[in-house]
Amino acid sequence: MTPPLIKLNQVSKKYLNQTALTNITFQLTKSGIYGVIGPNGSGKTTLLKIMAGLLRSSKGTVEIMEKPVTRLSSQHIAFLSEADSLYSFQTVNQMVDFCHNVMPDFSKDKALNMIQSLNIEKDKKIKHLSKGNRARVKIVLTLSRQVPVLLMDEPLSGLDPLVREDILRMIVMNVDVEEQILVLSTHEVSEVEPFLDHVIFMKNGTCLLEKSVEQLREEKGQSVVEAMREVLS
Ligand SMILES: Nc1ncnc2c1ncn2[C@@H]1O[C@H](COP(=O)(O)OP(=O)(O)OP(=O)(O)O)[C@@H](O)[C@H]1O
Repeated sequence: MTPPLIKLNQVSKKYLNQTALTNITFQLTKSGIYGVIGPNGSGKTTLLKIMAGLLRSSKGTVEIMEKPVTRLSSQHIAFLSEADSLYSFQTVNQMVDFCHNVMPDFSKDKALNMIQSLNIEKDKKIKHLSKGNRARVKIVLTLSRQVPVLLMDEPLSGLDPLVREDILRMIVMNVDVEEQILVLSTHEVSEVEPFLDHVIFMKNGTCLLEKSVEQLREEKGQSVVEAMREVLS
């Protein structure tokens, strides 16, 4: 049997007296693209941060590539936060150089090629880019890491629909689906559906379903949107 790339066992998380996750158990064994889908407050960000080793669970265990996740796991994991996390005073080029200098797995060539193909001006300061291009640069920097696990929290947040579709295509084209696992969270399921291989449905801090899109179609004759309506209603 293939060992799981990501394994969660009975994971719960409480922030003071607010329960964010309850007994989450699943194993992500296959590479490909996973969508963590659920309404606002269902625990998507908390789940991704725990998988990235950025937050500690209150209970349960998390393993990435058969090793317990810790802050040091960032050498196997690229995490894209929903927050605006770029240094706005730097130019795009300087930001690429910075990533190259601090992350041994960062491919400068891949980053520069993507930036060129997106027609983003490398000498512009991040703060002078459009919102869409800032989001693209953030995603380029994540996709340029040659790591087995990519985690993206709401990568399309705050962008208009045309830009969103364009960015989704760019993400999918640049993930090595044979070698990498991409887990992205969203509450806008219909636009990501065509790109997903697997879904994880979240509601009120619990995982209601973890299945491949193919299984959903074969076993229940359902699209992701139909399954989501049934499971999350
Ligand atoms: N730092 C925090 N302190 C207290 N409660 C928190 C904190 N972060 C999240 N929560 C609570 O935990 C629950 C899950 O939040 P989380 O952000 O993980 O959900 P989400 O599905 O990502 O939401 P959204 O789609 O709105 O980003 C919510 O009830 C939220 O209010």
